[in-house]
Amino acid sequence: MDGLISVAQAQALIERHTLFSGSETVPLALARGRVLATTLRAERDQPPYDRVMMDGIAIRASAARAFETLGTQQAGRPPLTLAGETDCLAAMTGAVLPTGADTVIPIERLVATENGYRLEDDYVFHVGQFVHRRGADCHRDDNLLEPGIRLDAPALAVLASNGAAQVEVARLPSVAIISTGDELVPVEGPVRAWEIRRSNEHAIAGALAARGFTCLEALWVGDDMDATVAVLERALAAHDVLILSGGVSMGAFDHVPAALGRLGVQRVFHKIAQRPGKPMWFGTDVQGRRVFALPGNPVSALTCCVRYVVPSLLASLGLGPHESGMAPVTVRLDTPADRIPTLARFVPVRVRHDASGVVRAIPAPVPTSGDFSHLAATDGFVELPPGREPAETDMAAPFHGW
Ligand SMILES: Nc1nc2c(c(=O)[nH]1)N[C@H]1C(S)=C(S)[C@@H](COP(=O)(O)OP(=O)(O)OC[C@H]3O[C@@H](n4cnc5c(N)ncnc54)[C@H](O)[C@@H]3O)O[C@H]1N2
Ligand code: MOO
Repeated sequence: MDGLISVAQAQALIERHTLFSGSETVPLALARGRVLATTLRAERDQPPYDRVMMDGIAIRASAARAFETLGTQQAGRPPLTLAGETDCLAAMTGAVLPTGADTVIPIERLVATENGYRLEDDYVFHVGQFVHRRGADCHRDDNLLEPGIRLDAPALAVLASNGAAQVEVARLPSVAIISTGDELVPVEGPVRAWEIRRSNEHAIAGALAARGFTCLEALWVGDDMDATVAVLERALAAHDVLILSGGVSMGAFDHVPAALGRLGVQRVFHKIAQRPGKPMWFGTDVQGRRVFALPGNPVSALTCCVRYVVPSLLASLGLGPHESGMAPVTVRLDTPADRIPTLARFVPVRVRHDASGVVRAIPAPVPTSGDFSHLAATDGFVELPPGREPAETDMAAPFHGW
């Protein structure tokens, strides 16, 4: 179709203009959910010493089956020394293995004697049992975490156990979410019959916050060229990324592309062969700031945000392809869905796992891209390529969650 680029072309153009956001150092407690920007090397061998794995006694393995207890090896204490093969030390899980010991017998396989323990009659042990050897998990200076991973629970534990009190993470891009339109009024306060409450900024902020983007400022500007230029100029000075909604189609008051042009934001593309969201505009300026001007209709704005803005923001954190959730999940259609011959179609769906583990998408189309009251019952949308024939039941399609 004339002047329209495909979904894949739009994605590739955005990727080409996506820069790494840079890094910052934060305390470990603030690194949760952030993306690592450096390599973490092991501070020391893990375990750092031969470690007792069961509460019981530590012995030096021999034919002896009865032992005199010389003392107790507690966790957090330096190693005691085992004198002979008929001696033992009571040893606690997590303690260092006493010098001279090589084997641990769990307490439940022991019978107490006057001055120590004997093994249960039928108990057979293996030399070296219940000892976790120093360095069995990792060695000092091993690479444990690579840049570009999301700091989830296991990664945070690894950082902590290696003394990383301060962590170098990708800086979160600062994002302005700008609603445009005279008809828009705030959530709170009165609303007249011809007015609309601003919802796009909350939907967009929700999609971003769910992915860890929290440096967000919401702005509004009416349908006035000079005011639009002024607000966009301030937003460009303060933020890395601008997400606008509304004002990008053909209306007499759709000032956004012209205002951005005046401020030196170069258009990379305008309009994508898709529904909803066809009028989307994307541009950048010489400092590498990205401007996503999304169509105002709420379903269009949110769909474009999830399909294009979210992957670009994730990529700017340096997330690897398998870490980012950027690769969409493939699902199978549960019922047929109409397609459009010349446009890709994004169809809201609910998803469920069937008994065989296949994720099935149940189409739940909305009446128009302005009707979103029932969108909350959906989980995301599937992406159907242009086509004359309906997409049949069981057809595989990429799914993007809200
Ligand atoms: N002559 C043409 N008209 C339109 C075309 C076209 O190709 N030729 N495209 C249509 C399509 S498709 C869309 S989508 C819309 C996009 O228009 P705009 O981006 O200029 O958006 P607005 O006109 O400002 O608003 C559209 C609609 O959305 C409501 N809206 C806007 N912002 C918000 C918000 N923050 N929260 C809630 N609702 C919002 C607004 O009130 C309008 O109802 O253009 C078609 N027209
Ligand atoms: O393509 Mo517009 O984004 O449907 O209403």
